[in-house]
Amino acid sequence: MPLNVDHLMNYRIAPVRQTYTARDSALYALSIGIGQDPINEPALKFVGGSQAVTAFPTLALVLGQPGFWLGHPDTGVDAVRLLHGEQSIKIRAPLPSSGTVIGTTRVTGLVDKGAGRGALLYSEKELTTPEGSVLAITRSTIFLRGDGGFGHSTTEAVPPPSLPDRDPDLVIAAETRPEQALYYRWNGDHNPLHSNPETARRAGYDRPILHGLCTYGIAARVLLAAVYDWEPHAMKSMSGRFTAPVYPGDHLEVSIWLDGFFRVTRKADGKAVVDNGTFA
Ligand SMILES: CCCCCCC[C@@H](O)CC(=O)SCCNC(=O)CCNC(=O)[C@H](O)C(C)(C)COP(=O)(O)OP(=O)(O)OC[C@H]1O[C@@H](n2cnc3c(N)ncnc32)[C@H](O)[C@@H]1OP(=O)(O)O
Repeated sequence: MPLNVDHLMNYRIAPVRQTYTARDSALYALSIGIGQDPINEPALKFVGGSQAVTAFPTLALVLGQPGFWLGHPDTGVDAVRLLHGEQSIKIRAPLPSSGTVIGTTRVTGLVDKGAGRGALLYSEKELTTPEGSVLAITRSTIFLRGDGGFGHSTTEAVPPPSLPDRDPDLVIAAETRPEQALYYRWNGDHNPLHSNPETARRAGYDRPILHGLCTYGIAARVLLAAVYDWEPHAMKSMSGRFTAPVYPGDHLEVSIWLDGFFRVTRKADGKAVVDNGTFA
């Protein structure tokens, strides 16, 4: 059945009130590889290694999340074939390492790429304190591979920013671990694509693939170390497009242009897995 555009555009995603602890903050930091590099003193603050836990700046991506709501049958979406396409985050205020937040997510647009080509679903989450102060705005694009051809886009596709036409200033290696998706999912994204071999096969992969937001967090970790000397409040925004699946265990490289751009490639085949990345 073709997607029902009005139904999806008005889909009610209940606001999520979440009380989180320093343990949740440390789990997020561990799940994006803090501690994987040779023990690095300034990074230990994100896991409470020798002091109180400090929230890693992109933690806002996983707080107040509505879970895998597109997996609900009444969305009409082919949930097995959807992929995370793009992500941005704008940090408005430092996140404490524990507290209560409210995430309010809404669908902001749908783009039909045509039958057999897929569709894009844009959504936005506003993360606030219970009193209403905005902590972060996060925007996602979901690539709905199985749902093109409904014939009615509500908006135009937004082209991603171009990377500079010169060699990067830095290229930094970053590994993923074979079990990375199995613990990343405990941040709240239980999409079986990342843990269930049968779902992965039905989606077209020979084994589970890594969460896009895990690769994104790994890139954020590399940027925070290389550009911001681990200063948690220095990075204010980040965006990127997921251009190829990452398999847990893949070795990655993050190319950085110091005027605010990055790309993540897989070492084995040189393929870009996060492209058109920006940070500030
Ligand atoms: C906070 C919210 C959380 C939500 C979480 C969602 C649940 C999660 O658990 C799911 C995941 O984490 S999935 C894992 C992460 N994502 C991926 O691995 C996707 C990797 N990307 C791909 O495989 C391909 O780019 C693919 C398949 C996406 C596209 O490849 P192709 O079909 O070959 O595309 P291509 O021919 O290159 O381009 C066709 C048109 O599509 C546009 N486009 C391409 N990649 C895009 C992308 N990633 N996002 C948005 N648009 C994209 C191209 O610009 C092109 O557009 P046009 O037709 O206008 O020229």
